[in-house]
Amino acid sequence: MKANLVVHTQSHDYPIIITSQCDMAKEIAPYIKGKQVMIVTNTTVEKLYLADLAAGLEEDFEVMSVVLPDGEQYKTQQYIDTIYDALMDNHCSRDVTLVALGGGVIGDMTGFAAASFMRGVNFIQIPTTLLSQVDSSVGGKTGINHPKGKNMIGAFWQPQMVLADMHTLTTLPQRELSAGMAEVIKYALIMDETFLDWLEDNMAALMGLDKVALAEAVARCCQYKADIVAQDEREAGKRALLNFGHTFGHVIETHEGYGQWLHGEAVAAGMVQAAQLSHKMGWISEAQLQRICAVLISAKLPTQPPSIDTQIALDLMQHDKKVKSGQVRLILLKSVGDAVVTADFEPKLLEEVLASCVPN
Ligand SMILES: NC(=O)c1ccc[n+]([C@@H]2O[C@H](COP(=O)([O-])OP(=O)(O)OC[C@H]3O[C@@H](n4cnc5c(N)ncnc54)[C@H](O)[C@@H]3O)[C@@H](O)[C@H]2O)c1
Ligand SMILES: O=C(O)C(=O)C[C@@H](O)[C@H](O)[C@H](O)COP(=O)(O)O
Ligand SMILES: [Zn+2]
Repeated sequence: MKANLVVHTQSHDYPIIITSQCDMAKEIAPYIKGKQVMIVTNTTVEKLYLADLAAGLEEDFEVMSVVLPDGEQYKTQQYIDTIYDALMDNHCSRDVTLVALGGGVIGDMTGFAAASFMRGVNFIQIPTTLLSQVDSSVGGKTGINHPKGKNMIGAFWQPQMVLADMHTLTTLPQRELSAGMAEVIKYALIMDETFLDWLEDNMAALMGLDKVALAEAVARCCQYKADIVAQDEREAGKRALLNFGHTFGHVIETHEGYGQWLHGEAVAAGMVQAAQLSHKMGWISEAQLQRICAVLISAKLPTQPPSIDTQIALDLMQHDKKVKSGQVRLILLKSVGDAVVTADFEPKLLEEVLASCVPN
């Protein structure tokens, strides 16, 4: 099985190759322009996939690697500097290609290093988690966290190609698979109720790592994202829909300490909070709210945020990148599959949602 999609952007178009199992080096080699390749990975993924990839590229390229510590807490400027140091120490020039081998943390950091080193060099995404295959490797959002806010420093910088190999998901811990499923469910909730029907029917196969079902889910999600990115690469409008659940979710990640709640877990609980507010506004029904919780539970995801003081949550929300003229803008659901970006909600209703979480 091999599927190709294309992402159309202002800078260039690029393919997403989805395979059930492949020789990674062979797939990415045609997209490497110069002779130098710097693979960026972490201590976990290094042990699983680095040696084969590097060996496969060595005949044709000068291959170097930099291995970062594993975790969201290392998505910081300090470790971007580690990537710059490796590039400088190895005398990399402007035609170096960076290869992100790992999940969304490695993808976001490698992309940001590529966007900024020598004012911009090529990079390739090899996402190895479900979350990174369905979301973070596509669309060119790159960056790092600030102690007071998620992904606060970064750049839009598109990869030359994305290679999603379903085989890499066979080594993924179940908690990480679930975290990725949160972003999968997100697409259904914002874009397509029939995809939610499909997910409900196929959740057991997906959670059981059925490669055919996973490839279908990855392809559908990448197509939804590619369509949005082609229309609105820099989030001037419609792209903000992809942030459904994230204003709430980023509050959880920042407040609890990066890495305590996985991004997907925080987004899951955040999507329930956004759905609760949508329900309070008279949009989605109680039955739809329950359906959303049920599909998240079937993917072993949390539906309750941790206990956070309402004022602290509101203050953290002010750092959200969608805030305009001091007004928080949220993605809410008119119904399942129909999302809107709005600042037009009663502040009291938002406070009720934030205050209603059950303490741990
Ligand atoms: N740029 C975007 O558009 C975008 C979209 C969504 C999320 N993100 C970002 O992505 C990050 C989350 O990504 P993630 O969920 O992939 O987390 P992650 O990168 O931390 O990876 C999750 C864990 O799985 C391990 N791992 C990776 N591949 C593996 C494999 N094949 N087998 C076994 N273990 C493996 C990693 O070492 C890590 O411990 C967050 O920082 C989030 O902000 C960015
Ligand atoms: O690609 C996008 O656009 C998204 O919003 C995808 C999100 O899943 C992702 O977590 C993104 O990094 C959040 O963006 P941010 O701009 O709120 O940091
Ligand atoms: Zn996300």
